[in-house]
Amino acid sequence: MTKFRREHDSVGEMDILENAYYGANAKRAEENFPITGLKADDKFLDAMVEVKKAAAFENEKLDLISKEQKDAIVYACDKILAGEYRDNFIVDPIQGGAGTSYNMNTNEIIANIANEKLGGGLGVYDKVHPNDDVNKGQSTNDVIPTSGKIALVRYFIELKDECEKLLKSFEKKADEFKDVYKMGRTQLQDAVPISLGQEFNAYHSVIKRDYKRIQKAIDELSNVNLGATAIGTGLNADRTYVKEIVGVLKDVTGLDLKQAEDLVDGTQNLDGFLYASSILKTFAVSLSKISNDLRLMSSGPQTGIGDINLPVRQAGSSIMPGKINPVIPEVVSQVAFAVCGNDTTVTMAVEAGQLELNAFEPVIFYKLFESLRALKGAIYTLRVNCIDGITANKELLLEEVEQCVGLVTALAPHIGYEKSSKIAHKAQESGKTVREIVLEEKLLGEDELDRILDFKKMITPGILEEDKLEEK
Ligand SMILES: N[C@@H](CC(=O)O)C(=O)O
Repeated sequence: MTKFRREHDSVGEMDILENAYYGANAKRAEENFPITGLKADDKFLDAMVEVKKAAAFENEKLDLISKEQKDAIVYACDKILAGEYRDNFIVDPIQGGAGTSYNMNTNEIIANIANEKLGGGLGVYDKVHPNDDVNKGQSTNDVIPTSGKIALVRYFIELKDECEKLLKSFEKKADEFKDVYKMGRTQLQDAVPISLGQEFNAYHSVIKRDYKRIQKAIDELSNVNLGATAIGTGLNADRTYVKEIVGVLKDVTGLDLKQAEDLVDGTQNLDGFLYASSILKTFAVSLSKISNDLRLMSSGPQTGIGDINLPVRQAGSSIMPGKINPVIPEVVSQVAFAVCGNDTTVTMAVEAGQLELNAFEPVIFYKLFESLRALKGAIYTLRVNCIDGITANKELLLEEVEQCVGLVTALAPHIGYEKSSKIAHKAQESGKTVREIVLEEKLLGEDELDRILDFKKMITPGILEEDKLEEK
């Protein structure tokens, strides 16, 4: 038979599972928020526990808790950080109350582990109290934003590392394809020549900017408001504690954290989260544009564009034998759509702050963690299962570019737009190449035409100008 213990909180009495390490506040929150069916993010849990550990160190240093209490709290924190007691975190990630239930749940678990360590019973809290001791000098309103930022910084660091690998892959492909000439297309119509290497180099360039922006998000999120307590005035926290706590947290987390210059601002304004979200959205959109290109360029294989081949990853169809689909770019685009949707949620939540607090941090964290996890997975699979294995249809591309009427654009500076247009029409009507028509009509000599239609020169900015200077 399931056994319960009777516990109380400021609202009344509650039955709690006899062996549970959470308490009445967490239990009430579990009942109040049956939303996602999920539990707190592990990185976020770690961060909350690290905040509690840092606070215990500082509170003991200032003689605000005893050494015995500090040791027991630190013991409890280390156990949780090592992966124990995790199933006692029972509150849904989307919750009302500005994260108070997360904070209470954490305080209760730590207090129960600490009490037990000191020879006490579960739910008694006589040796270490969840609010008086574990939460000493803190409020949900500084603990939760600080913990969210720590978790986000760690997610962003992971994303940055994965992004660096993606950059190397694009760099390699740009080099591998530097002599693969093809027609560039604008508005889905033939334009002028380019190399496939230049296209991959452009992918590298945009992702490099995203990479730099990820570092900016890390810098922004490293400003935390711990020490602010309820509204940024530091009420109920020792003055020295307020000054020193972020330094201690820095040591506990190993992260380069800074205390917000204005703790009142740091408690009510969540623009830093929106900034980080918009950086993720920008990154996601860059990735989706690249994915669109990959799907278009690999379309076919027989009746599509067919510039490149994506690696075969899985059977494409349950009904059409042999069909292969561009599943990796497809998944990356879907991640991008989800990240854009999450950014809208974050935008609305950040906008909804009122006076001294914004109560909507739980959904902000939930969405940002989801975006960060999905983006990391997306760029991993994009690199390993797609980019690294792309091959080019070099001969076909060369044939196409040689035949393409679009080459006529390179003649315009030499014979003028009008004559060039006529050549274009003739080429389209007759099926002859631009080169053939120019020679037939003796508009340019063969040597000059060779020089003008040299693909290497056509794709290198500035080279035509140098030619003109040489001519003079
Ligand atoms: N979030 C709470 C404060 C706290 O839990 O510390 C409030 O402002 O109502």
